[in-house]
Amino acid sequence: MNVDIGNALDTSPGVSRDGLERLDRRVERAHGRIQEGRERGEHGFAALNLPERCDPREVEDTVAPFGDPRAVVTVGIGGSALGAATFSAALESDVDAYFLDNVDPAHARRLLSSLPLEETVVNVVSKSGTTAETLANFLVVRDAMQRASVDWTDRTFVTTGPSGNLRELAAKHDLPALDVPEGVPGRFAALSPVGLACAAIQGHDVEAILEGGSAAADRLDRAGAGSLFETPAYAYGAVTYALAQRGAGVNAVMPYAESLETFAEWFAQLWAESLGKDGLGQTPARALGATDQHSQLQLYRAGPRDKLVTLLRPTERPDLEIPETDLEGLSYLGGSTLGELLDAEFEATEASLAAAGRPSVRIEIDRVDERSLGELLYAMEAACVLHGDLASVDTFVQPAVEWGKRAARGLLGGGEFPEAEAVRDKETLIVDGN
Ligand SMILES: O=P(O)(O)OC[C@H]1O[C@](O)(CO)[C@@H](O)[C@@H]1O
Repeated sequence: MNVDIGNALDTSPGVSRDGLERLDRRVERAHGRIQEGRERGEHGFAALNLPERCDPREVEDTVAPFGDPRAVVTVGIGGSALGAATFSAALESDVDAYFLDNVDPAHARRLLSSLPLEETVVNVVSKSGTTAETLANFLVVRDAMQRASVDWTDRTFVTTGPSGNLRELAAKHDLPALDVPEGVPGRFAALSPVGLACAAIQGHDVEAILEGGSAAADRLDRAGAGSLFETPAYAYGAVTYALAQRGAGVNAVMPYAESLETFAEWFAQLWAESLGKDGLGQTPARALGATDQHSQLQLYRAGPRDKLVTLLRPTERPDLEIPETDLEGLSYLGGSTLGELLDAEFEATEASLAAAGRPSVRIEIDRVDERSLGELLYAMEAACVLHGDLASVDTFVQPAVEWGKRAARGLLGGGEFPEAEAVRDKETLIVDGN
């Protein structure tokens, strides 16, 4: 994996070479704190030790009894779904993977009525074991299995923390259970059983994913690693921070591969939930190359100067020939490939942003496979940790999400919560369309 920050220099917003040199001294100090936090296994930093801590055998052995199912449905939300969804969307498998990571009745009904429940494995994931959406969806899935006379205890396993409803359920029904590693926030847990169990059921090479993570971790352990000019993850973390300081409040993440679209969703949680604190943060926007050149690029090039664009592509990809044609004006396409066209679009978009003085950062991975994904996700996590350190925010907590949870629980009669009262008492100014 490599990161090119050249197109963030001297743009507007932008950072100068001198500015980066000065920032690099702070990166070195931050690196010291990160390595110390890793050594001590401190909360959050422990996530950067997962490639060496997570045992792929344990994950594979836990799911092996489920054999070769036709489908796996992951019931989890946020960090408990997005890592697994990223691997599933990027890698091909004969086992279909579905994600119940929302409580939309129409979607859940459609999914459950289409699933071959007797050949489906249920992967329930929740670090806290108390998340309402996940537990509600689990109860709905279990009910569907019982109605179909399918023994859900034969088809269900959980990944959760040391205590909570899910841990108790697993103990009560003797369900296979994997642990959410201690000290690892959900959004940093893709390289743990949280993200890897579904991948293992789909037959992906979990060890290769962790090897990719190790390769990126090794970059942090090398001599001189504490420099943004040496470590790709730090180049990305430092430049996104520097640009945020200079007005780039939006980071539009634009993978040039359909298989990486879900990666942009995973990144959005990582970036938003980690850095969005104390009035600070950089809003992740999900885009897709080349598709969103035809919807978003106008804004990125000519709208407010409040964005950077992160362009991501694999440098190797299976390809498809564009047939020769005598159609007027199209002959230039004939004989090329879709991949060549996509790469031309990538480079043209990057250059078009530069021509408009708009910053972009290029991230390239070798190909979309297990190892490169492991490396990419780890590097983005390390970049986020550095960005958070430079911004002096607590990267590993997300207190702002709790208000809404209490309000929802109160509205459903799950206890007395002032937040629920606030919802009931909120002011309205309804413009009635009827
Ligand atoms: O894994 P859990 O505890 O169910 O939480 C799911 C998600 O909800 C959050 O806590 C936010 O509400 C995320 O940080 C987390 O990834």
